[in-house]
Amino acid sequence: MVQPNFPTVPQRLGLYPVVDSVEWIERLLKAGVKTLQLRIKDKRDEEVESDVSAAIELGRRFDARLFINDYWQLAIKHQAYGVHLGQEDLETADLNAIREAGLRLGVSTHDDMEIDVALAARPSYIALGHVFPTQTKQMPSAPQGLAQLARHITRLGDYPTVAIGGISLERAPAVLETGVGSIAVVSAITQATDWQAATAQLLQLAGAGDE
Ligand SMILES: Cc1ncc(COP(=O)(O)OP(=O)(O)O)c(N)n1
Ligand SMILES: Cc1nc(C(=O)O)sc1CCOP(=O)(O)O
Ligand SMILES: [Mg+2]
Repeated sequence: MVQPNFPTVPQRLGLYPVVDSVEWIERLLKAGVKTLQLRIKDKRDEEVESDVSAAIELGRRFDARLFINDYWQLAIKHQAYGVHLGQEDLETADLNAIREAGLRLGVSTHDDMEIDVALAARPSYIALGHVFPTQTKQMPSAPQGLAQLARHITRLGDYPTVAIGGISLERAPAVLETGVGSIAVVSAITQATDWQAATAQLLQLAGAGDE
């Protein structure tokens, strides 16, 4: 079985909120979240650098696993715990530079072929999406559903995995039953009427990740 060729992450990353501001990062760290991602879209590096570095500093202060989406050069510069990249990003990002800087790497996948591509890069974890319909991001593919997710988890064996896409509090138990090590969520927390209660309940279900 293929092993990561990047610094490893715990096999179970637990609850993994994906948020778009330093304010959310701080709130979630204070709520006990240990794996999280700063996902700011479509801005220039100069526009996001102060937020990226502030989020990384907070992650360090709370001893958390903070991934930066897309902005891998800033993540290296400010020594993030890790970077999350999509399939297209794999074509342009300098993976050797990310590895040599000691950052973990997560890669998005949406079908078997994308899993082949991700495995060739041997990242720290593989994200599997989108499990259910999502309002958060326009997806070119159809939702994979639980059966397909379970098939991917079986294929990937011990490889650290993250499920994403349309995961609500109600759906989380069935997703976790597939054996996936982590559930990444956006709207289940950021659009919740009571985000603190939602976070506490999701943490109860998924855990904060292994040490
Ligand atoms: C945990 C996790 N999984 C998947 C994604 C999606 O990443 P990507 O394909 O790069 O798309 P954008 O998030 O950049 O729109 C993610 N961010 N996190
Ligand atoms: C950012 C993102 N990436 C996805 C993928 O499948 O790669 S799904 C997604 C959005 C997830 O948001 P929500 O939890 O609100 O559905
Ligand atoms: Mg991306």
